[in-house]
Parts: sequence; C-alpha cells; structure tokens
Amino acid sequence: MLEFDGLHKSFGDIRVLDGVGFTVAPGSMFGFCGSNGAGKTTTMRIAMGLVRPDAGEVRWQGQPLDQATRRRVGYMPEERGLYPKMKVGEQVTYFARLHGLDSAAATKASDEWVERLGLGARRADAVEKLSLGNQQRVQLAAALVTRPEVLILDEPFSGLDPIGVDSLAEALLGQAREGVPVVFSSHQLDLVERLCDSVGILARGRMVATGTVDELRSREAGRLLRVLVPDAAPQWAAAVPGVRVVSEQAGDTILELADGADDQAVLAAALRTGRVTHFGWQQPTLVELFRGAVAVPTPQEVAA
Ligand SMILES: Nc1ncnc2c1ncn2[C@@H]1O[C@H](COP(=O)(O)OP(=O)(O)OP(=O)(O)O)[C@@H](O)[C@H]1O
Repeated sequence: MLEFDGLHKSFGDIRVLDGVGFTVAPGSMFGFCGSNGAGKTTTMRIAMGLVRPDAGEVRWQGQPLDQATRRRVGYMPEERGLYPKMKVGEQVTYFARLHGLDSAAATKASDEWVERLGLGARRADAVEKLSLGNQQRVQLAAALVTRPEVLILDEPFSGLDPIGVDSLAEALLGQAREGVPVVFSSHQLDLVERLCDSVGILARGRMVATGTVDELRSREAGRLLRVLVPDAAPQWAAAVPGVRVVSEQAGDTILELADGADDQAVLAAALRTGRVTHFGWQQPTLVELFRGAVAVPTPQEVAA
C-alpha cells in the first residue's frame, strides 16, 4: 500500500494541509482532485521529500518514504523539470542514469520508453523543439524509465490533446495492470472518472471525499434531482426548504436535497415556474460530486 497519513502543512499563517490521508493499493489508479490551491502539489511534494510536512508521513509497503525508497518512485513534477537543449533520447537516458542504471541499461530502457510513448521519430530532437504534449510524454518517459514501483504524477494530462490523453492514459493503465499504484492529480474530472479505481477530493485542507466513484455516488444516491423547465425563472428552486442548487443552466437544473426535503415541494415549485419537461433522480457525475464536496463543509468539519 502507498499511504499518505495525517499530513499537516502550513506556509506561514496559511494552513494548507490539515490532516490529509488516503491510501492507494498496488495496481490501482487514484485520482487526486481539488480546487486550485487546495494543496495537491504540496501533498505530492511531501511524498517526494521536496516539502517537509509539519506532521504526518507517506509510507510505501509500510516504510516511511526516505531518499533511498524515493528512487523507486516515478515522479512527474508540475514544473516539468526537463532540459530544453538536451535531445529526447539523451534526456530520458540521463534520468535513468540518475536513478542508478548503468550506461547500457539506461540506454536500453530509454530507447524502449521513447518508442512506447510514440516519440521514436523525435529521439534526436532537442526537447525545446517538441510540442507541449510531446514534452509531457518525455517527462513521463523520464518517470517510467527506471521501472518505478510507484507513480506520483502532478497534472500529467494538462495541456494534452485527445490523442495525447489516450496514449498517456494507456501507458498509466499499463503500469497499473503491472501492479504499480498510480496517483495523479487532475482537474479533468471526466478523465479521472474514466480511469481511476478510486478518487479523493481535497478541500479546506482535508480529504472531504474518498472512495470509488460508485461509492461516492451511492452516498449521494437519492439526493440529486434533475429538473428541466425550459422557461424557468432564475433561482426558482432556491427557496424550497432543504434544497441546494448545484447547477442551473438554461432551464436545466440540478438540485441537491437534504435528508427529509420534500421532492414533491420541488415539483410544485417547478410547475409554478413553467412547463416541466423532465423531473427525475440523477446519477451524479464526478463534476457534481466535486462541486458538492468542495462547496459544503461536512458535519464533522462544522463540529471541528
Ligand atoms: N513554498 C510555498 N510557500 C508559500 N506558499 C506555498 C508554497 N507552496 C504552496 N503554497 C501555497 O499552498 C497552497 C496550496 O498550493 P498547491 O500548489 O499545493 O495547490 P494545488 O492543489 O496543487 O493547486 P493547483 O490545482 O492550482 O495546482 C496555495 O495557497 C499555495 O499558494
């Protein structure tokens, strides 16, 4: 297991992490979500020893990560540490050497990953000549070239076109199939929903939701209503007791009902505002789960 346990971190007076914890099983893919500035990068940097936590630790196979075990972790930093003038193949070989492979093994592993990530034709080009998406592939090759036991990737999909997304996704799924725990942060929640076995949502310094997407959905089951009223007045449902408007767009409204809220009162309000063309319970998407999780403090948080 890869375990993030009780991480606390403040920068000056700003408390960024307030007891962040989650686990990632070998062979599973964990999507790490949260608003801008929520603390995802800080959490990953703590794992890699680049930021010192005020409390808590990250463990792999029961052992706290230290400089030696971190060599077995493939890491893709947000700031993409590539050398622009270095050639693609040399760059990947260089990272392999940094991780202790001898020259022949590093060259062989570099050739293999450059090829597998579709960069074979660009092997002899300087990194700076590559598009953003291809540079991202080089960065991933650099993370994979040492056959890591664990992968920690900070926004690996940002800036990629759909083909780039697919080839990166395939490479990561391949790693997970081989038993590697993969953690990646992303704002592309559709991708997280598609790829990840489990998801964590970070807000207000804590994990406000963790589990499989299905588990998170079932916690919300019977709480989200979708109502279509093409001519609805804005905020038509806001005054119904126990109802929170999750989203409202051109008469298409998603509402979250608190325990005990009356769905028939919502229907009555909908009929008062216009002609109702759809009224039904909604399977929440990860985007809706995310909005709900980052918007509303949990009862435990209110009590804390
Ligand atoms: N070295 C630092 N010194 C001071 N504040 C910092 C430092 N590193 C991060 N922060 C602050 O910590 C908070 C969390 O930042 P972090 O980059 O971890 O968030 P994030 O979830 O990765 O955000 P994004 O999705 O925008 O990348 C932010 O308010 C940021 O400004």
